[in-house]
Amino acid sequence: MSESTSTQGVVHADPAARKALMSDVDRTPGAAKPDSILVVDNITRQFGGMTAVDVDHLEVQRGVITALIGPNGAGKTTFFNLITGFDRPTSAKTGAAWSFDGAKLDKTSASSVAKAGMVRTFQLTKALSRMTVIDNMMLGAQNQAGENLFKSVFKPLWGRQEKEIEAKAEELLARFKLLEKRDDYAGSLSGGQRKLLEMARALMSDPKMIMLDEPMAGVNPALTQSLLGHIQSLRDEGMTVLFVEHDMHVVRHISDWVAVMAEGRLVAEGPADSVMSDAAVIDAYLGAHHDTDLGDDALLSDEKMEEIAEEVAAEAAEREEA
Ligand SMILES: Nc1ncnc2c1ncn2[C@@H]1O[C@H](COP(=O)(O)OP(=O)(O)OP(=O)(O)O)[C@@H](O)[C@H]1O
Repeated sequence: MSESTSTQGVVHADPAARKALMSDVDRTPGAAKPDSILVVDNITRQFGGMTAVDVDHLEVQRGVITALIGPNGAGKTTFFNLITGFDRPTSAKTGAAWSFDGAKLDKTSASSVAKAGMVRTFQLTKALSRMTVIDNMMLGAQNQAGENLFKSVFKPLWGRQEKEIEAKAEELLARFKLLEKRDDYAGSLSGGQRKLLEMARALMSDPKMIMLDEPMAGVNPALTQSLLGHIQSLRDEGMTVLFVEHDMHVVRHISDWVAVMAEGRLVAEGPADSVMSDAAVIDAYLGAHHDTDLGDDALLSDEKMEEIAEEVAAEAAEREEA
C-alpha cells in the first residue's frame, strides 16, 4: 500500500472524520464533493424508446462508501455498465463524459477503465464456476477485461510474474477465508463464499475504487456480517467503494453516502438517514412496489401509510374487476 493511501486510510477509518467530511456536502442530486474520485456528466442510455439512464451530473467522494440505490429498473446496473465501459451511452457523441481520478474515461475500453483503477465485481458465470478458486483469482490479475477475461485463461502469459501473482492471490484468499478452498471448483462455493471470491478477485488488480453490484444478494445471514466487515475494512484502508444494494438495512449500516436513482435519473443524495426520509425517495420506491422495506418503518408518516393503503386497495379492486 502506498504512503498516501495509508495516510488517507487513517482519516477514512475514523467514522467522525468521515461524517465531518461529508457534513458540508449539499443534500441535492449531483452535489459537488470535497474530493471527487469519479465525476460523471450527461450520460444517457436509451433502449428503443425507453430511457434507462439519464444522469446529468454525479460525483463520488474518494475514500468513503457510497451506496447507489433505487427501485427495480431504476437504471443502476445499466449505469454501472456504462461507466465501466461495458456499454456505450446513447449520449456518447453529445456530451457524455466521465473521469476517474483525473483521467477521462469516456473514450476508453473496459480494460482501460480497470487499468485506471476502477474495478467492478463480476458474478461467477458458468465458465468461471468450472474453474478452481485459485484460477479465478489469477484471472483477476488480468484486469477483468470482459471477453479478454475468458481468452486469457488459455494464454500462458504469466511467465516469471506467475509466482508473485499466485502469492498475492493466496494472500487475498487467506484474508477472505477462502484459502482452504484454493483448489475447489468455484461452482462448489456457497452464495456468500462466491461473493467473497468475486470481491477478492477484483482486488487482484489493486483498484482505487471497487464497484459491487448487490454484494449481499444470495448471502446467508452467517456470512453477511463478514462481508460487511470486509467492505468496511477496504474503505478503512483508503479504498473508495461504490455499491448497488437492495437491502436497506445493509445500506444504512455501512454507507457514508447514498445516491438514489429512479427511472434513470438521480433523484436524491445524502447520508442514509436523511435520504431515506426524503419524500422523492419514498415516492420513487412506493411508486415501484409497495412492500419495499426502507429499513425503518418509522420514516413512513401516517399520512403516507394511509395513502399507500388506499393505493393498494384501489389496485386490489381493479384486479377484482378485471
Ligand atoms: N439490454 C437491454 N435491452 C433493453 N432494455 C434494457 C436492457 N438493459 C436494461 N434494460 C432496461 O433498462 C431499465 C433499467 O434496467 P437496470 O437493470 O439498469 O435497472 P436496475 O436499477 O439495475 O434494476 P434492478 O435493481 O432490478 O437490477 C429497465 O427497464 C430494463 O428493463
